[in-house]
Amino acid sequence: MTKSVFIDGAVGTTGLEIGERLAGRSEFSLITLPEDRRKDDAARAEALNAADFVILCLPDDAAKAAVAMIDNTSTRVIDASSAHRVAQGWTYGFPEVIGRDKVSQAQRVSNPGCYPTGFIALLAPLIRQGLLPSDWPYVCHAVSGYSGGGKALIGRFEEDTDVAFRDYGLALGHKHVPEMTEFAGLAHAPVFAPAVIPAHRGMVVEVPLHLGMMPRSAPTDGLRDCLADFYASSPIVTVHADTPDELLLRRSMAPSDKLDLYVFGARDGSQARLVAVLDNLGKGASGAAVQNLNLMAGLPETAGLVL
Ligand SMILES: NC(=O)C1=CN([C@@H]2O[C@H](COP(=O)(O)OP(=O)(O)OC[C@H]3O[C@@H](n4cnc5c(N)ncnc54)[C@H](OP(=O)(O)O)[C@@H]3O)[C@@H](O)[C@H]2O)C=CC1
Ligand SMILES: CC(=O)N[C@@H](CCC(=O)OP(=O)(O)O)C(=O)O
Repeated sequence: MTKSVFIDGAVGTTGLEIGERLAGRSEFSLITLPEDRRKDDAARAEALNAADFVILCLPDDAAKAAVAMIDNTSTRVIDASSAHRVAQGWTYGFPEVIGRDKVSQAQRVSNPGCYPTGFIALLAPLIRQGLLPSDWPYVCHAVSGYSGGGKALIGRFEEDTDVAFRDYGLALGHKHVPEMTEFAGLAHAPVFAPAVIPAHRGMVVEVPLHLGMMPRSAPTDGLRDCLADFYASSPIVTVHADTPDELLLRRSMAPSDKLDLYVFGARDGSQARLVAVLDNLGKGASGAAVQNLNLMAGLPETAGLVL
């Protein structure tokens, strides 16, 4: 039976890409609001309560307000914002790490942040298997395309084309740190150093490791093998056996819902670099939302994804 879906924030950066992935899918019918009513609370409340599935593509405050408008017990929610990532009663929508069954059965699913998707994908399996310590002071460097900041950051980068690199999050305490800590299974919050480059989409998330200084760790081949085993059944996550000399993000990157993981290591085993490459708007946002929607609707998880 066709399920109805309401994307609240449908004309924003994430909402538009979810709409593209759902276009032409006969399993779903979209509830849409006209431009002059898309921020009208009465119209939104009606759509939020009429839909089988709601996907929130809104700023955090608006996402919280939208959830409060749902007054029935049947509407199921996927929230792309960071409002509910570590909240009670919400399932973290990272099926490969949390479990497909948990996502399939959940009433309230919070999509992971784009950076945490790379960070957690790299660390959670290794820490669970005891190949890396949970109580290590981890660091995460990352660069993102400017669409990661939604319409506001897209506007800024398109207006000021002279910006070559934007370091930010310099006050520390980025909003992604709580979910990175919790779902990677860390005892301490990582130092998170994000940056933006003048490309529309795409991101590289990196965890450098002083393996030789850790109380316990595995050789880099062991880390790679563990990740390869963990994601062996995933049609979305690829653990690369090769170690290329460079990883490039291109301004012309096409939408992708894939997540590519690499493990690089020093010959003497003293240091390693774990690297995730993804599309912030793909597995980092819209692709993940559609994957979660598929699972919640009992459909193949990759239906409609760009792989
Ligand atoms: N961009 C990305 O790569 C990622 C984004 N996210 C998260 O997804 C959410 C959406 O982000 P993104 O699409 O980038 O943001 P955008 O700013 O591009 O889009 C947000 C949309 O929400 C609309 N909106 C704001 N307030 C309301 C309201 N009260 N009622 C109805 N609509 C409203 C905006 O309207 P208007 O058009 O008028 O401004 C806009 O269309 C955010 O929480 C973001 O943090 C998560 C992962 C990655
Ligand atoms: C480049 C850029 O600005 N990125 C955003 C994160 C994008 C994302 O993952 O969205 P959530 O806010 O829903 O977590 C930031 O750092 O705030």
